[in-house]
Amino acid sequence: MRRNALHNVHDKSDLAAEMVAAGARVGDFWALMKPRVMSLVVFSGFAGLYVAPGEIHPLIAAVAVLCIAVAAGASGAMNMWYDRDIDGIMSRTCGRPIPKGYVAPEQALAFGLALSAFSVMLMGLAVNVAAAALLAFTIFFYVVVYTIWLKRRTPQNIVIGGAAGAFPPMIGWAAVTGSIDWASLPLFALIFMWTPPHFWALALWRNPDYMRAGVPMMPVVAGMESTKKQMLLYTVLLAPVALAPVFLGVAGWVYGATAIVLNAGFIYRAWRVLRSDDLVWAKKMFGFSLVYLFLHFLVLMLDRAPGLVSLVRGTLAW
Ligand code: HEM
Ligand SMILES: CC(C)=CCC/C(C)=C/CC/C(C)=C/COP(=O)(O)OP(=O)(O)O
Repeated sequence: MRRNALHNVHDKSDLAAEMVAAGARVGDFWALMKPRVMSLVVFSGFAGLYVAPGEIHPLIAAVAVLCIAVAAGASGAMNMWYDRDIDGIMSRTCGRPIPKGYVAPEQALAFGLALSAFSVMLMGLAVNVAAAALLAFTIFFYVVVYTIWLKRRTPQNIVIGGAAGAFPPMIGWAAVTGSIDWASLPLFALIFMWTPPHFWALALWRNPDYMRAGVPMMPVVAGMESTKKQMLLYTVLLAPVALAPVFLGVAGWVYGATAIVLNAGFIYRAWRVLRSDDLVWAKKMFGFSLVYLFLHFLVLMLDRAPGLVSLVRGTLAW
């Protein structure tokens, strides 16, 4: 469709055709960066930065967040480079730029490597070495450990690989403190425990895709019933993890009350997923997982006005 449009324009004006082509290419490279996933990754990274103790100039904070965004996009592009064969088989992913032939695999790889180098170097030079090191490790974990090593080998792929998605709040935190702090572990743990129910909810209704592509996701290997039970288990275990920031003094009662409501909602949906054969509950669970994580980090920040005070103090001290 898009290529036809392009062709028509080409007949009328070469310049217009080139502009459309350039726009299409920017759009293709943007799609390689998995922008919607990136938005929540960046938000969680910003939350880590916001609640961390200490001061950071808003400009440096913005650079740190930009680096997290670019690195997340870069690793998404490299994930799509490596997975181009299975992406072409699955209905959810066959419209991506590489299987469609809009971007050559080696272009996607070069794009991912270049953006990775850029984001890590900028983080190291403008923010600090600890944040840069953790950023580099996160890219490595997503691309090499999850995508290349685990994804096609074990149904525990996302349980272990989920660590990659859990690092961004620690990176944001490190951007402020200059060190990789134990105090930021509760934020890591929240995403780490959230990932299995988040992903398996999607995998339940996308099971035919994963079967066709031969990817050993949990529903493919262990079956729907076992996956649903494991989702409920992770969701129940997630609740105390989500409340840990309150007990550790990182968050206050507003966060605590919100976490109780959100976790009750998440457990309720996991229960409905288990008790129903209708995959609509898995879809609801997946949608709720996104709201769940977004609201946890949003309320964590709202509950921590001192973070705002630090930002202002940082500005004045600059
Ligand atoms: C290894 C861990 C993870 C796996 C395997 C995973 C898997 C997935 C998959 C397969 C999708 C569907 C994407 C699509 O259709 O394009 C998805 C969607 C999504 N994921 Fe995850 N995810 C993981 C971690 C995360 C993390 C850490 C975040 C953010 C903090 C996140 C945020 C999102 C968002 C926002 C969407 C919705 C995207 C859309 O609307 O298309 N995911 N996830
Ligand atoms: C800062 C930084 C580097 C952050 C990285 C964050 C991160 C690891 C997010 C995980 C995102 C994700 C969609 C994983 C699924 O890959 P998949 O291959 O299973 O999904 P797909 O089939 O949609 O490609």
